[in-house]
Amino acid sequence: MASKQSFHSRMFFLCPVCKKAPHSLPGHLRKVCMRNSTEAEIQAVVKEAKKELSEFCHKGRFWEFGKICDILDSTNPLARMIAEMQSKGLVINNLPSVLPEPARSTTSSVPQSSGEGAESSLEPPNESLSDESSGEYYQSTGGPMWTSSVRVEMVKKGLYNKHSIDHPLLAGFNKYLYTDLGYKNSKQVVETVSRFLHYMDPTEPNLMFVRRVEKVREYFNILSDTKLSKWTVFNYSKSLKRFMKYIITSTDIRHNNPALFQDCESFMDALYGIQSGMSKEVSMEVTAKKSEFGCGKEVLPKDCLAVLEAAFKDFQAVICKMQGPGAITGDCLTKNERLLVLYYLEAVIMLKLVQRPGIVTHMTVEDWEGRSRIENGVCVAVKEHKVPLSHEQELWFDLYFNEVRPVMLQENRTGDDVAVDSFFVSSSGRSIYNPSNDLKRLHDKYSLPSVTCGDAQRAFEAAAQNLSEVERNVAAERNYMRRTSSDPFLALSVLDQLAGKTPQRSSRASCCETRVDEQTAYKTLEQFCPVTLEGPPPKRSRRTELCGSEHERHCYDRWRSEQLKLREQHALEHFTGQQPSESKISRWMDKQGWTSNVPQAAVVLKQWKPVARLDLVIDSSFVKKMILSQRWKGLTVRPVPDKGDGVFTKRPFQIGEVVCEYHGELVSHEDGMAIASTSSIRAGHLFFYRNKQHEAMCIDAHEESCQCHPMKFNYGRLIRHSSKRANIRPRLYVLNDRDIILFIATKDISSDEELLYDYGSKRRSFAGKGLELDWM
Ligand SMILES: C[S@@+](CC[C@H](N)C(=O)[O-])C[C@H]1O[C@@H](n2cnc3c(N)ncnc32)[C@H](O)[C@@H]1O
Repeated sequence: MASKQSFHSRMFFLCPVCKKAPHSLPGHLRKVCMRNSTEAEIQAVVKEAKKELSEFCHKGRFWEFGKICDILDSTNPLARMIAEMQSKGLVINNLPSVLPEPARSTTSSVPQSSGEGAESSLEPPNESLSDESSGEYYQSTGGPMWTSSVRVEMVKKGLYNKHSIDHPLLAGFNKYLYTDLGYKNSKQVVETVSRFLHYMDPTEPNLMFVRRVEKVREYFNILSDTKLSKWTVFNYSKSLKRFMKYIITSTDIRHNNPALFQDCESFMDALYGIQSGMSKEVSMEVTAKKSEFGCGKEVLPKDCLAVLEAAFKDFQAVICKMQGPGAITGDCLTKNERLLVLYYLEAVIMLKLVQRPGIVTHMTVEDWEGRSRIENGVCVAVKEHKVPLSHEQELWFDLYFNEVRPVMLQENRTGDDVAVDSFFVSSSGRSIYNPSNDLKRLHDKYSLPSVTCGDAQRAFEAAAQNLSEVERNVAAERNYMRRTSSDPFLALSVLDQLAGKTPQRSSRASCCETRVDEQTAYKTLEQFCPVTLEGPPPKRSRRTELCGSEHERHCYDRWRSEQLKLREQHALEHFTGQQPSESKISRWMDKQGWTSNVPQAAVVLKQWKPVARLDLVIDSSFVKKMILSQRWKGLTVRPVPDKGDGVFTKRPFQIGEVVCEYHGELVSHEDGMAIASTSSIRAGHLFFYRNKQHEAMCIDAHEESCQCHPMKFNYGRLIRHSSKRANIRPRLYVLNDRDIILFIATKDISSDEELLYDYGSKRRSFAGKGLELDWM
């Protein structure tokens, strides 16, 4: 009987590693799932499991009816339901590694969008893949390998949890990937981002991480230390980059929150820095893997161009047919001739210009028509990437566009997924999902060993090792980092050189060095010597080596100014919630141990803003300190004629700033009512509210000063009511399991203004129902 009772009263925490609920989690972890771990690591996991169970008990049993309907209406309800249940903390046993295919809708296989804010399906439509596309945008490894040892590590390091992918931020991202960009594996990318966001803020997905670059670095450092492959970690960073692109280009953030928008843009730069740190390790790993499995072939740049050379005669013959007197139109070509033109041009992009397949899939008619004339040819801007084409190549592309493409589009007999906006169109008039397949077909046609886009990139990267660092960076920037090159032809000439087209290396090199502009020089410096909070700037010799002597000074100044910004940002992150004084900022600066490039306290103060997200207020160490010490600044008490005392400001407060706390002794609602009934004066100093568990509670501040801070003045208890002129409002937070009512400025408040808040029309928040508050 006793054991039965203890069974019922026992808390069955979930083991995050094996997903079982053992009788004793610590014992289980020690003996089974984490037997090689330290006690501290085990305790950390137990703590997390307790938190998770409490969260589950609190929220896991509630489901929105609307959400269930959305899930059931989605293209793949089973996968969506599983994802949702898992995000709520439920465990699905015997989950097959491949889910059964969803039954196809008889009405439509196209994801429906039902107006603003509607979620698109989180699953790709279950279309059978034609041989023209596999739908993969990038070379996916099929997601991280969640072996049990990797999972243990991920759990230990707090990297395992994720937010629900139905959160609007993530659902919007998924819609962007899946619907706008056509990524078939959008869900995997979204889940990766969801894990990242959870690490940055377990409470809910948000964008505050863009202001916490150091924490982001920490995340990637910790991730790199796990058993995940470098390639997987790099893919995580790519997913994050896609997420940032979505935020920057496809949300209203630019208008709704310009400051955050700017921070997002700056964050992109930091992310490039983080990625560049990884890319070397990734390519080393890939090379190592190739030789490890004995399947590696060393591909040289000339091998990449072999297929273009082999196909050139045939290709040129088709091109000739469409030109000059007696030229034929595209519809008079054979299907194979049209395909040859298409495949050849795709190969030009991927193997000659060493661009990723994404350029082929994303290049639009608008991009083509908006191409700009530059010296030696034209430049097509595909998003932020510049694709340089010689005059001859432009002619080929133009013939394809005017003669071949329209015939391809007509081949789409069903009218489904017509690729009207895409520049490259498959033979059945649809978007091209996987240009790598086309590349393979071209190689097969000419009986050549297949060279992939990745092979080409690695081949050029390996060949680039013999170039000067400046040239190498120009080529890398153009090809591996996918960033806008200031001089696309310069990059191309470096690639030509790598492919053995331009043997006079030295003259070419010096030409490169003199033509690299300031921006490129700085980006190079930043890639190799990322701006950090602590470190000194790169030494002059290193700067000269990376940026050239003419740019080293400019790059030095810019590096320092970026570091200064980073430090200012760091300081601002520290002083969230309530505005610090200049001397306080100075003192904090002194403690950082920065000997040079130290931000001025006055400049930081000028930039100070309350945190954009109110729920983060309580995370601010500064606010925590104020709550503990009750040393609220900038306030005074004065009598208001005929109304008793009121609280006035001695300095301006900004909207969103924490002003002070309604501080007192926490008592039950019943006790509060009892105190209120003893005197109306006492009733005036009680704050009734509902806690996070929806229980009615009361803060009793009828004593002038509290027991915990007998010498401190309690401003909160003296703030008067006004519904019309209220300039602050109370908000409930929880700090160390204690309810805290903070007053937050709801507008900018000038100095010498009275603080007022709305006690609440139902008077619940002030003195309970039914009390006579005739002045209200
Ligand atoms: C929190 S105290 C405010 C400080 C109060 N004036 C004092 O001197 O102690 C709340 C009490 O102040 C009075 N009070 C609050 N707001 C008021 C207002 N707008 N006009 C007049 N009296 C007000 C009511 O008596 C109420 O019970």
